[in-house]
Amino acid sequence: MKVIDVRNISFQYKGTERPAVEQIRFEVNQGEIVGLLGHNGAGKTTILKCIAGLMQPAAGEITMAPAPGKDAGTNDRTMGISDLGYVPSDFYLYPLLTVEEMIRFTASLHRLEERVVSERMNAMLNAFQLNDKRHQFVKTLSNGMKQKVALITGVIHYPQTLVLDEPMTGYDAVATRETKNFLTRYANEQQAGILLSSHRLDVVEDICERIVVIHQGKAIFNGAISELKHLANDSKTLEEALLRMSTESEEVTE
Ligand SMILES: Nc1ncnc2c1ncn2[C@@H]1O[C@H](COP(=O)(O)OP(=O)(O)OP(=O)(O)O)[C@@H](O)[C@H]1O
Repeated sequence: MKVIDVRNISFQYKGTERPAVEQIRFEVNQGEIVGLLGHNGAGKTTILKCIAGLMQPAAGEITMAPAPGKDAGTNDRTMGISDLGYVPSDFYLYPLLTVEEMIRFTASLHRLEERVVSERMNAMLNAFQLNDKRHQFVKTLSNGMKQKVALITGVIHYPQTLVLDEPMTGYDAVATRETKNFLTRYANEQQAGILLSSHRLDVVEDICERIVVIHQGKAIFNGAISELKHLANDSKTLEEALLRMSTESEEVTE
């Protein structure tokens, strides 16, 4: 089952000369982790914001999986928003709350039972080695720790659809491994669909079944990493394949 169905969306920022994204279409299925790749300014964040319902595409439609017991909705704000977990790259956490207060505050917005929140929070704080930080003010955490807390707040309601913008920037090796393990397990156990944008190609290669490559606002590839490498003259690395693919796409456009 599709949890995100993006159908030919286009979006243009006010005062700009051309659309930031044009005629984008792809889907994310249950239990699948999909990577959204592309150079700086390609249009990844714009697409993720449209999916999160923060911006309305000028054309096209996005359908999201319904929250349990609700009808499927589109991104016109009728969707079961509580079934989406969205963590932007510029996430905001309240600096003067403790880690536990911050997580409980987010959970209260989803009206989760106290017992459920405690169970999930404890499990996630353990998974991210943040247990001893739970009573610390958010403002005293390192950037990497804050990023992990932001992920926990985005997932505390166990959404079936998780959208993450650059979730592992600046992570060390341990945090990267914890997050990779967490996301893989989450997608499997909850049968959730995860869409993440990332410049961390090593991470994408490890955990994404499929990638969508955006170049200058257009989707130039949607498929398995092995297929992309093959298409890009049997490139040895994902980086090489991406560079070749975007260069070729520019040559075609010219
Ligand atoms: N608020 C805005 N107003 C005008 N143009 C914008 C705005 N936000 C983004 N853009 C433009 O839209 C295009 C796509 O930007 P977007 O942030 O979606 O790219 P991205 O792929 O997420 O890049 P990065 O990897 O650097 O985060 C860029 O040309 C950018 O300059």
